[in-house]
Formats: sequence, C-alpha cells, structure tokens
Amino acid sequence: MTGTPAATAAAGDGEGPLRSPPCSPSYDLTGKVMLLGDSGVGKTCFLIQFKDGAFLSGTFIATVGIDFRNKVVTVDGARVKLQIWDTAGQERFRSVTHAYYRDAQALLLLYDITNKSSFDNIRAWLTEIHEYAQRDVVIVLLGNKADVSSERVIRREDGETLAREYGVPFMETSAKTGMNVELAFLAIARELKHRAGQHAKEPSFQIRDYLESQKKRASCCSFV
Ligand SMILES: Nc1nc2c(ncn2[C@@H]2O[C@H](COP(=O)(O)OP(=O)(O)OP(=O)(O)O)[C@@H](O)[C@H]2O)c(=O)[nH]1
Repeated sequence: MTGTPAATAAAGDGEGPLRSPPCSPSYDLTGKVMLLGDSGVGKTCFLIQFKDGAFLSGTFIATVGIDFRNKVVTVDGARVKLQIWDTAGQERFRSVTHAYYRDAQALLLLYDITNKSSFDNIRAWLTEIHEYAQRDVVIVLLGNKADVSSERVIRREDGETLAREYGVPFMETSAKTGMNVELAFLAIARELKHRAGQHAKEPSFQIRDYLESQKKRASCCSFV
C-alpha cells in the first residue's frame, strides 16, 4: 500500500538496514523478515498494524516495488530488531522482490480469506520461495482479513490443511483488528533468537508448537 518506488526502498523508515549505534546497541540481534502474497491480501496493513498499531482503511494503493520498516521486540530477555520488508504483490514487481529473498531469514506468506485466488496462488508462492530463498528460511502461512466473516470463502481448515502439507505453521489474522499480528512477529523473533544460539542450552524452539500453545493460552476470542 506504500507508494515507495523500488529505487528508493533503502530509505525505509530512516533507521537504515542492520545499523547499530557505536557504543550501546539497542538490540541484541537482527533479523530480516519479508511479507509475501498476492496484491491486496493486506501485507502493508499487516506491517503498519504491527509497527504503529493502526489500520489503514480507505482507498487501496498497491505497493510499488518494496519498502521496509524496523521494529525491536523483546523475546525471552533478548532484543530482536526485525527489519520487515513489505513487497509488492503485483506480478510486474516480482523480479524486484526476488532479489531480496536471499537475505531473508523469515517469510510471512499471506492470503486473503475472502479471496480464493489469493489462496490458490499460495502454492505458486511456495514454489517461488523454494527457488529464491534460503533453504532454512522460516515460513509462516497467514490467512488474513479474518474479521470479514461474512465474505469468507476459504475455511480455516483449508488453510490448516495446506500448511500441514507444506510443513509450515499457520494462523488466521486480521490487520484490521490486530488479531494475531504481534504473535506472528513474536514467534518469528523467538525462532530467530533460538537459531542465533542466544540460549544454546535451551531445547530447540519450535515455532509451530509455540503458536499452538499461545492459541490455547488465549482465554478470549482474540485467536481463531
Ligand atoms: N477488513 C480487512 N481489510 C483489510 C485487512 N488487511 C488489509 N485490508 C484492506 O485490504 C486492502 C489491501 O491492503 P494492503 O495492505 O494495501 O494490501 P497489500 O497486500 O499490501 O497489496 P500490494 O501492495 O498490492 O501487494 C486495503 O483496502 C486494506 O484496507 C484486514 O485484515 N481486514
């Protein structure tokens, strides 16, 4: 939804990529996360909701190229700086975004539960991911716009089945209400922290188990 051309993507939010202050870094480790999925599934809104706690409603403006925002989260006492890349879902920008896959440690792959083709295209996105991303990249599948139940065309079970088939964790989310938005990023930050060996003595972190346990712990309707 941002209008930042690819050529100026590095401007981001002004914090700059992977740059730390010389004396007292405000984070312990960094991780690159990419938002992927068809145009209109809600990637930009998902990022804005996480970064600013706001929802951009109104006229849909497709992202041009790629843009990023930084946010530092604390997981298990470690400050993880997430550098989150918001990609354009439109086909014509694919060659731009391909170049960014290589450095990404985690990918949030979104479809829109009210849009069947965005769900059907997930297989193509996963093929592309396997072609361009690192082999051990963390992938989380997200069924976004879960707040629009009246227009739902993809059942939650369909998302779960697809995720199981590809061996990736899955959640339904809403960039509008904020449902599971922070959880998705926190799960990734935890996974990256564990992979970085911050607490090598701890048992290995399993992102899928973590998401399941968080969903069970939630006592109210904020999780679906
Ligand atoms: N109801 C509802 N609408 C949403 C949600 N997320 C996004 N939208 C709307 O969906 C439209 C597209 O959202 P964007 O975030 O711009 O989509 P995008 O995936 O970034 O699209 P591209 O930039 O073209 O790749 C906008 O009109 C948003 O207001 C959501 O969770 N719920």
